[in-house]
Amino acid sequence: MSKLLIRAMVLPMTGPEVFYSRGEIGIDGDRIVSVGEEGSAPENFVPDRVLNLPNDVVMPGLINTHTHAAMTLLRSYADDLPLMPWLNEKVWPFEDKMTEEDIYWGTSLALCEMIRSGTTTMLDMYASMDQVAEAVLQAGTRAVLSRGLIGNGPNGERALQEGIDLVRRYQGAGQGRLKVMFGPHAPYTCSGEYLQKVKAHADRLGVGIHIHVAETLDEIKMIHDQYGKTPVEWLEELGLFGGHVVAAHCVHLTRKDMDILARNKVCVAYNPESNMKLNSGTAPITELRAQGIVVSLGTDGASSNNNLDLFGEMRSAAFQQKLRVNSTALPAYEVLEMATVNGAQSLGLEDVGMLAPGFKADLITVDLDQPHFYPRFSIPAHLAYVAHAGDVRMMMVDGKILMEDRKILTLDVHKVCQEAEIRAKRIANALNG
Ligand SMILES: CSC[C@H]1O[C@@H](n2cnc3c(O)ncnc32)[C@H](O)[C@@H]1O
Ligand SMILES: [Zn+2]
Repeated sequence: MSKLLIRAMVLPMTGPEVFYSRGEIGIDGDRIVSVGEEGSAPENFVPDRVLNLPNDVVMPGLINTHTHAAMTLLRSYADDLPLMPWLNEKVWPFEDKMTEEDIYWGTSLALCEMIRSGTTTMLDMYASMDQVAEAVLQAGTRAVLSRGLIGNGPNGERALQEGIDLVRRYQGAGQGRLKVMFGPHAPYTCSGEYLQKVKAHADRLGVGIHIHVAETLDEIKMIHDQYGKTPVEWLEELGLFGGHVVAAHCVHLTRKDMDILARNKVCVAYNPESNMKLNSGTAPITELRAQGIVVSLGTDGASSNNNLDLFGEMRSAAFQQKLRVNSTALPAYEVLEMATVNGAQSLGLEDVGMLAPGFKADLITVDLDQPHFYPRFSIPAHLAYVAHAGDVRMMMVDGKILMEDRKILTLDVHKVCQEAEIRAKRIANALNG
């Protein structure tokens, strides 16, 4: 096991006051052994390699808690529509033509983009999740994988069985880098009976649930017309919330819904850019946080965003809440927490999301020696409001360097881009002639 010492500015995300302007991090194998000012590593720590990056800031890798990675193949294919026509007229016909291999390459493209933009962990929901798992294992990142489940007829049963098999095959795979959850798509695509069946399997296998909730006013109306309740009330009545749940979106909530989410410790994945682009609405994030609900960040898929850059998402999240509430809402450090510490908590990952001794070495360095980072009044504000994907210089997951000097070491980026281009165009041509 190799030992590495990184000398840089350090933002460990262990508290708003903690920042080392001349800091260092000691890494032994897959774990962090020391974090502090230069010279703070234990005397008996003899590194095999020292990385001197005095103009970079080291911080925890970013955590994307709601995405559909393979949807990179639909990037800029289906724009300028609201959710339901977007899904029914464009996305689902395209996805019906995607093969397992397409999903592998679409996910690999997403992973290239994620590595370049500092995302070390994702929570994904899609089909053919074995392919997604293999792409993640190859890329070297961390992921929580959920088989997307649409609960209509035999397809729903088949998908559920795939979800069960996914747990058996991949829970803990890649030395613990992979974790599995179930992904019932939404209360409007799954019957109550089906959702209860999924929940029973999740409980039996000891895994969580990842679901879209209260995303649009159309959804609120559909669920009200069918069940006479809000989506959150309906899911609580079904018993879906009595365990580990990540609810994506939660845009349209009543006060009672927020109480239900808080009481059941449901974690909320906030997706501001997707919600803006699909004109879904603005989630009440400051109210949710005031209730003690863990709120993390997601990009959603690349078709409703149209990128997977969590730096951009932090900026949009903070600015959207400032516009909705007032300019003091969601300050820089809090939005950084949403993309790191809260992301880890929401995915049940106890030893990532911060830089501290004993934690996994999942980290990135951001190159601050660029015009847009001067003057350096506030490093947290620079990271939350200024930084973007291309500023990430280095990434490490589980102590292994996946990108160095902006070069991805685990994937052939050129090949991935070519495959994605050919496969996406094949499907679009088949649909549109
Ligand atoms: C059954 S796999 C997941 C499924 O979800 C679709 N999807 C992508 N983005 C959204 C969104 O914002 N709301 C609802 N559904 C979404 C994706 O296309 C897959 O079919
Ligand atoms: Zn989604």
